[in-house]
Amino acid sequence: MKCGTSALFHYLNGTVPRSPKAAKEPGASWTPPKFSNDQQFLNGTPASIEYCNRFFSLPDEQRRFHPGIIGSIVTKEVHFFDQEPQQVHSKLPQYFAKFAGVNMSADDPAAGQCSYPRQLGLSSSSAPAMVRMEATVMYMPSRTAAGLVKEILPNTRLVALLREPATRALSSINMVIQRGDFAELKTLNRSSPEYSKVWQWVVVRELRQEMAAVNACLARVDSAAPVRRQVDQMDECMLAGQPKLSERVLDIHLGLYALHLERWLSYFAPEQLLIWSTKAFKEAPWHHMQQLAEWLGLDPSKSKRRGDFLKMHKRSYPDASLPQGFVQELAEFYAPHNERLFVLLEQRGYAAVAAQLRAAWPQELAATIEKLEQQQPQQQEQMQPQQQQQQETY
Ligand SMILES: Nc1ncnc2c1ncn2[C@@H]1O[C@H](COP(=O)(O)OS(=O)(=O)O)[C@@H](OP(=O)(O)O)[C@H]1O
Repeated sequence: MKCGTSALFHYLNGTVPRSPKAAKEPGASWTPPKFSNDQQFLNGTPASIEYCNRFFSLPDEQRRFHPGIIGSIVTKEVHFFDQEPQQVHSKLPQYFAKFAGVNMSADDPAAGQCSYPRQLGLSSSSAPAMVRMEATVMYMPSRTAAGLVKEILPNTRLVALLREPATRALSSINMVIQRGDFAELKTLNRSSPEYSKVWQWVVVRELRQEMAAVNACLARVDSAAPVRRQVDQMDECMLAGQPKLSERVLDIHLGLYALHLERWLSYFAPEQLLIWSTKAFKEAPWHHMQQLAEWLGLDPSKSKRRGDFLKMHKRSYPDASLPQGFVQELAEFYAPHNERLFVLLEQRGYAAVAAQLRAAWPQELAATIEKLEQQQPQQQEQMQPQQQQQQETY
């Protein structure tokens, strides 16, 4: 969720992202990529490119971080528990079939009967024999996913990677812009000054609108109600009668981590939910990966340290393009929700993570301000809310 989840998934799985289109093609299968210098997500030095080329010539089980962990063979984001909740029970066999080594005519994965350890050449006596994984970001804010996962896979293990939410929101809207969702930017050259200016207008306009929508719903939540009820009330308001949350609130809404985790923690014990700070993970990936193997009950000595943990989906931003004070405006919006998150984590046995986040997020925020905000006030470029409204028709 713009927190490095792709990098984590693909590091564990020994794969690289495929486009959703490629994944849907009949008979699609993963082929080892050949890396070159323009492979942007590798952030690549010649050494890392050479390393990747050698790494991807290894057999599959040697590429994965641990022989006991394997990802969905279709894509990292399966979207099974969030999109059509009413069909989850009837489509369960199709879901399980998205994981390597599951033979749906012989296996009953939900009941723990699986032939895949044998199929994959693993000992079925190692416990657990195989951890299957997927990383669908939208499960986190989904109204239905937590309850359905609890019902169908009660022993599941969950990992949440949390990035400073204002920085995450900017990463999210930047991705949407680069995807081509905003007509006003489509025809502009990304390196032109005009692009930076319009990028700024779009980002400020969209995120302010989203903050207003979220605030309007938060104001309707009964703060005296039990937590699960509050979360449901917030959802009802955000969904506004639609089956899915509008993409145009998600940049902001996803960063309300307390709200989302309150729901997940109302279904799952903290022992089933591992929470990491993106920054801490980035600084000590190997330590985190070993923690993950142990937490999953896997033999950590079988995990492979394979050089640097590479960033994926790193996106460019126009330099110094946000008006002064805008990142702070986002940070102020998130401040009470962050505080609610820290208290929740402290109460539910995650005090060390809460302390890590309290220390890391101001640093992440400062780095974002330094990277994205204009350092000198430029009166004519800065948008006041009134000017912004005029720009809505841009
Ligand atoms: N290892 C690691 N550590 C810290 N940060 C990382 C890491 N890998 C990726 N990134 C940054 O995360 C952003 C992409 O997140 P995701 O991969 O979760 O999202 S997505 O798959 O692109 O939707 C994207 O952020 P932005 O560049 O700010 O957009 C990546 O640069």
